[in-house]
Amino acid sequence: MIRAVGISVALGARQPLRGVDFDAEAGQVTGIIGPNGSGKTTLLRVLAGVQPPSAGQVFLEETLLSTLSPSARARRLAYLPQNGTVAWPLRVREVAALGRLPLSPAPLDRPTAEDRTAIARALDRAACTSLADRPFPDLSGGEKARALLARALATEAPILLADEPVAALDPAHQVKILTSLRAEATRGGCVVLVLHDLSLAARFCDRLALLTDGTLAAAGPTAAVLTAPLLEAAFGTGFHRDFTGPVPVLVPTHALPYAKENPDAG
Ligand SMILES: Nc1ncnc2c1ncn2[C@@H]1O[C@H](COP(=O)(O)OP(=O)(O)OP(=O)(O)O)[C@@H](O)[C@H]1O
Repeated sequence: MIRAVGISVALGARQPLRGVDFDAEAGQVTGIIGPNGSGKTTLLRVLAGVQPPSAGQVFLEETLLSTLSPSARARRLAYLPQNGTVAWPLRVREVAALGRLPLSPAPLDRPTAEDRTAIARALDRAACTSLADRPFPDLSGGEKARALLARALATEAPILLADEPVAALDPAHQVKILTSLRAEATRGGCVVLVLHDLSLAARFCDRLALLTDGTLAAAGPTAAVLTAPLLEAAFGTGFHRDFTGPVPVLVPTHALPYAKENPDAG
């Protein structure tokens, strides 16, 4: 549904992505994982059309993303950036309503019946219904993250690109929100998530792309990417890996001697 071919990005003297291919299908949750600075956010920004690549192309089905107008693009994909914010002192329900702007002329002042339904549904799916009348600036970090997810979900775009959507959430809300995003995929959505928590990636993603140093180290079904050799090489740490219990467990154990930026290692 969304496909990127040969993506490179140059930012000043740095090249955060070099020749990366990526694709994600409808009906699946696709995770992007990798160490800090490996290019995950940059790739998501390219997929969202907010970071032009210096080489390569992004396609939505057969349409070149760069040929779509911003509003056409916004109807096709919703993008939830990392550390997003809202400039005005809106209530959470109004923040969610902003997600309707690509589809509706005045979703805050004159919401249509369709807007109301989509906003209520998005608030529920982002676990925000009880926050709906709270002013956004008053919320905690995790509550703000959920409100911004509600805004993205309210678009009801077929593709959702979310950068670390659960990083600020408590464990119960992490599971709740990722279950909700899985349900988006089950309903036919194409969900792409940047995740740091590999246990959650193992549990909720169908496929993964593993980035290291701006290149694609591996891509494929989740279990095929979360192997000890690939993870050790990418992250420079050992992992305790148990996929036999009720939920997969994948936690770092100890930095490996050859790990970069590990001055204490032999
Ligand atoms: N505007 C910029 N100018 C120069 N370098 C940049 C810019 N934005 C990002 N970079 C660099 O590009 C590289 C990739 O950054 P990116 O944010 O994509 O990494 P990431 O994998 O999402 O990292 P993290 O896990 O820390 O969020 C980093 O080395 C970063 O310093």
